[in-house]
Amino acid sequence: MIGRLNHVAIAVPNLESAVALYRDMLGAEVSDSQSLPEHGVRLVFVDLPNTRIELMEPLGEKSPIAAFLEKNGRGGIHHICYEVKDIAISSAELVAKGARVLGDGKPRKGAHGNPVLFLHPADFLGTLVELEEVG
Ligand SMILES: CC[C@@H](C(=O)O)C(=O)SCCNC(=O)CCNC(=O)[C@H](O)C(C)(C)COP(=O)(O)OP(=O)(O)OC[C@H]1O[C@@H](n2cnc3c(N)ncnc32)[C@H](O)[C@@H]1OP(=O)(O)O
Ligand SMILES: [Co+2]
Repeated sequence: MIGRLNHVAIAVPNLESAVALYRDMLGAEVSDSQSLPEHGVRLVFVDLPNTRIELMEPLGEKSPIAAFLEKNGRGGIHHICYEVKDIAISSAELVAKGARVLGDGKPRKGAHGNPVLFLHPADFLGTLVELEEVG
């Protein structure tokens, strides 16, 4: 079912400082920022040869990143995203095996315009897992 590691996401209190760290300190290529109010995040992607890092700052009061930062003040790894060929089939298979899909269970459009969904951290070793359909 899961394929390539699409990205590792890091929650940050301040996106500009995180960009400076990755661009100036680590010499990485960093995308322009995107604001995605429907996900409660403002983010950039750090493009690496084999995957991406998604740096996310909270956007709005209901942001899941704000809740995460309340517990983990300095930020930290927030989720990992694996690619799947067909998110509807993967979701149905996972639910049939007892995994919990977060929210209303329906895939939503992610930062790359592909359908994404999230699986409950308690079912995956304490790690928030995102699936992204990449055909
Ligand atoms: C930009 C779009 C997209 C992309 O294209 O890449 C994105 O990545 S958007 C990223 C932001 N969106 C999301 O994170 C959506 C999914 N997240 C959620 O639904 C919630 O954040 C959550 C995972 C259900 C947690 O909600 P919260 O309100 O924080 O609930 P609790 O505080 O009760 O936490 C329950 C339980 O889960 C643990 N937890 C919370 N967040 C994480 C996390 N990121 N990683 C691991 N564990 C997490 C939390 O500690 C609680 O554990 P217990 O205390 O043991 O119950
Ligand atoms: Co993500």
